[in-house]
Amino acid sequence: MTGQPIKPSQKASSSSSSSSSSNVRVVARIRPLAQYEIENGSKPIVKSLPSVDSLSNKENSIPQISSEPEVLEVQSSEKRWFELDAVLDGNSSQREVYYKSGAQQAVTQDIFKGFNCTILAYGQTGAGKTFTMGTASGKDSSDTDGIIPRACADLFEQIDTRCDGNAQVELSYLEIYNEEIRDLMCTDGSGGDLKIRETLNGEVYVSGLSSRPVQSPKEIGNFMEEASHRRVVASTKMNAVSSRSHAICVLRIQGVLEDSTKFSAKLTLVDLAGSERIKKTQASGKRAAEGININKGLFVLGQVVSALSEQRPKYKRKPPYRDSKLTRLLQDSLGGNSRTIMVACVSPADFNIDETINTLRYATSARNIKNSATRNVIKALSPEEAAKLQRENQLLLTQVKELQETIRKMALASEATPSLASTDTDSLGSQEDDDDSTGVSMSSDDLREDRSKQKKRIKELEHEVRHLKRANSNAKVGLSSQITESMAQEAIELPVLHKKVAQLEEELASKKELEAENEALRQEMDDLKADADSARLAANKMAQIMEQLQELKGDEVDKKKMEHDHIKVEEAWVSFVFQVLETNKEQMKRLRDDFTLVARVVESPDVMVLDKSSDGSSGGFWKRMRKDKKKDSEDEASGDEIHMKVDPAIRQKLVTEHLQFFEERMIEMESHIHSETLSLGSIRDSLRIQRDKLEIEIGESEFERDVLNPKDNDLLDQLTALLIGPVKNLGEYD
Ligand SMILES: Nc1ncnc2c1ncn2[C@@H]1O[C@H](COP(=O)(O)OP(=O)(O)OP(=O)(O)O)[C@@H](O)[C@H]1O
Repeated sequence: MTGQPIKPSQKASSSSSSSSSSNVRVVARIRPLAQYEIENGSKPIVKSLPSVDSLSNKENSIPQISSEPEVLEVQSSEKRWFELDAVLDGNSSQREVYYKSGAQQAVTQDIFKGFNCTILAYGQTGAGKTFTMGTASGKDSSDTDGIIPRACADLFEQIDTRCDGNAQVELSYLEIYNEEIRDLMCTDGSGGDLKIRETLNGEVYVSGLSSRPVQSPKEIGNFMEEASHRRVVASTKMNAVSSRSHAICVLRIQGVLEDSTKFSAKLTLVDLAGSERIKKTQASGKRAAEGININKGLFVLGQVVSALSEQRPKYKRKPPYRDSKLTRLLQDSLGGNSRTIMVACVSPADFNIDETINTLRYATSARNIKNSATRNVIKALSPEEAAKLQRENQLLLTQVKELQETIRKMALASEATPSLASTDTDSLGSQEDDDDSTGVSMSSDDLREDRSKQKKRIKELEHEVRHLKRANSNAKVGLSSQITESMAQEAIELPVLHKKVAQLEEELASKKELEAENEALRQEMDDLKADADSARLAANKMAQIMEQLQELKGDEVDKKKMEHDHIKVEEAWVSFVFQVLETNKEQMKRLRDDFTLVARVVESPDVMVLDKSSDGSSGGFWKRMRKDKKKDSEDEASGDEIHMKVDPAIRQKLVTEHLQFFEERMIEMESHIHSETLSLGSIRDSLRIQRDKLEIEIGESEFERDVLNPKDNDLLDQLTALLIGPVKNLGEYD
């Protein structure tokens, strides 16, 4: 893959729309072995193969940008080579990196030609990105200064020599932490979760991001040092001070060159958080979550790079800029209106070979990305052009005034409106119990918060309008004294004004949206109040219904009690029948005794023993025996027994007949008693079940009757609380 050195800069033109297409310049920086790599016995396997150009660069002379690509060699199981615009190894100084990366040229030349420039460091965690970019320390420059302090120093030096101090620089500084944009320049803690917006002409910007005019590198250094304390850093196994966020520092520069050429440009300096393997960094909990978000942003960045670098038309696809905040903010730098330098930082250690190869793959792909940077310069103006610009300027001024008036009116209206939150809470408070006001007061808090946000935003907008007015009046003052200067000044102000107006319009639109939301909330509040009234009515109606229910329940209790009494009577009857059955059983016992007697007779065929004390239950047998005695035998009586001589055949017949008679009766009675007992048992069981059930029902009904006592307000209160809030449009209950 052949690298594309930075193209020679174009000549200044009189138009602000001239553009130049250039590839992203990609250089690699190999840092020395880190302590942890030495300790784990890592070997250096990444090195640069110096170009002829770089060998010819003499020591201590100004490092030159190589006109030929340079090669980086990775020596693992097999050798691999990567061709880049420059390769800097562990011996390269910070100064060399600044020059050979192309950063020095971008700052000292491209910016003053009106090109937007981006310099970003990319690579795995601990690979040396922060070391390479550096922070503007604000202290005297030293050998260890990275790209940012060097760029700031060169920028102001150039402004001094080339613009005679006639230039303005504005600084803004943000970080993307866990997919949230935070303003690092904001001191009052309100710069969190900023939103990305787009102007009508497609420029991406961060709404509400603060910016400060700066006059010197020292001032930038001070601001950045202060801001860097707000940046999230933490210690991991691979870097003691690891950046946990992507930091983006933007310097907006506009000025007039000695030849009256006006230029404006944006210098974006990016220190990305490093890609990391959670296993290697041994991050857990919050650190691991950060790592995942960092990797996610970088993954999308890789996708964007790969989509932009695709050469084969068949495989070309839309870069997924919108998939992460990082790529959305770097949209201009990758494939857009910017000259971009990417420093791919890598470790030399075999321990990190996978990450190094990954970084270098992206780096070589990124070299194919073509940006189309537009120059923002105006060199000389014809009287017609000047008049046109003045007219545009006038138009913008009118727009600004109109916006200012709208904002003023909105501010007045918002102050004139009584505090919605307090009014509504009061009015509800007078009607509602404590319980039911909870949902309503939550809405009030939201409203109060919205209101204060709105007021804050109005103040910001007023501030911006004042700033615009000041800028325009300065332009006017210049017009009367020095026409050329002023026209050029206006030319510079014009794009800025355009942008500001677009931003203001957008802010206004979002403010109107807020007003609409506010109105919707007010409406919701009214609905809630209506619901509360309906619920109260419903609760009263419920009380009446419950009173009626209570009466009904009373009747029910009486009825069930009667039923209960009836069952008790039935149970008593069943007990009585049981007693009768017991008697029957006793009779059965006696019959059995008789049976035993007969059995004895059968055993002694000559003598019949009759028990006179017997109660006559076997009377039939007696009679038969007497009759047979008179007819066939003589009798003898002795004591309680009567001894008879009976013909054995007759005797046998009699005995058999009576035995049969006994048996039949016994079987009959036994089955009768058995079935009676069974049916009575089941009647008794079912009665018992019914009684138990009734007792429970009576208990419940009595309880309900007691609970429904209208004097007891607890249940009513609970019902009212439940009904108020969720009930919508219940209607009237009269
Ligand atoms: N070229 C270099 N020469 C000497 N030391 C270096 C070099 N590059 C990096 N270091 C040192 O290596 C360590 C890690 O570097 P640095 O913090 O810049 O890594 P990083 O890529 O920004 O990591 P992270 O993504 O975790 O923030 C630091 O102690 C730094 O001083």
